[in-house]
Amino acid sequence: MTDRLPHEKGFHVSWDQLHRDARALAWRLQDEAPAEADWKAVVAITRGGMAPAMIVARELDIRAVDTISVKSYDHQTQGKPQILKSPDPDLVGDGEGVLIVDDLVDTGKTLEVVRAALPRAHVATVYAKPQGRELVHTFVTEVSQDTWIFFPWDMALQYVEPYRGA
Ligand SMILES: O=P(O)(O)OC[C@H]1O[C@H](OP(=O)(O)OP(=O)(O)O)[C@H](O)[C@@H]1O
Ligand SMILES: Nc1nc2[nH]cnc2c(=O)[nH]1
Ligand SMILES: [Mg+2]
Repeated sequence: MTDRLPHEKGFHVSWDQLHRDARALAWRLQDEAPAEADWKAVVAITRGGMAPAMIVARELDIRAVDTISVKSYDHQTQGKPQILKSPDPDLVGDGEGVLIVDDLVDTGKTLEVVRAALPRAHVATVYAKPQGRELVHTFVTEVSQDTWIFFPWDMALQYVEPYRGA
């Protein structure tokens, strides 16, 4: 099953903005670390969670970083989420003390699958849309449901015509 989603607005994120927002996420997470210990590992939801997870892991000095690969979109068309690769079970267990990081939550379908696999993990995203917000423990910026977020790894600088064209 696939849906064509209506996205009226675009929210364009530069590398600089992503870096600032992922750092802000790390600082927020610092106050939410497990009481008895620091986070034991970060699990990035690939691919979009990898850059934010690296920045968070660096800020919080977490050296154990693994990935869970979930594919649910082909450009802006959503399909059924599938786990293509799981993290090391010896490292992550049931998710206790583990920090899951993704770039954003939209419908929440990706996080439903990930949370079912690691039910005790803490889930953090940089951006959140209202439909999936309840599946995230910590996020930085909320954007409206009809907004498509464009990340720097999907964009390139390109020429634009002057306002007063020839
Ligand atoms: O809340 P949802 O509606 O499930 O959408 C959110 C997910 O969609 C995007 O990943 P995508 O499946 O496009 O793969 P990618 O990270 O490899 O780009 C994004 O990085 C999130 O992981
Ligand atoms: N890049 C990007 N991927 C998504 N996957 C689900 N929603 C979004 C979005 O707004 N932007
Ligand atoms: Mg993703």
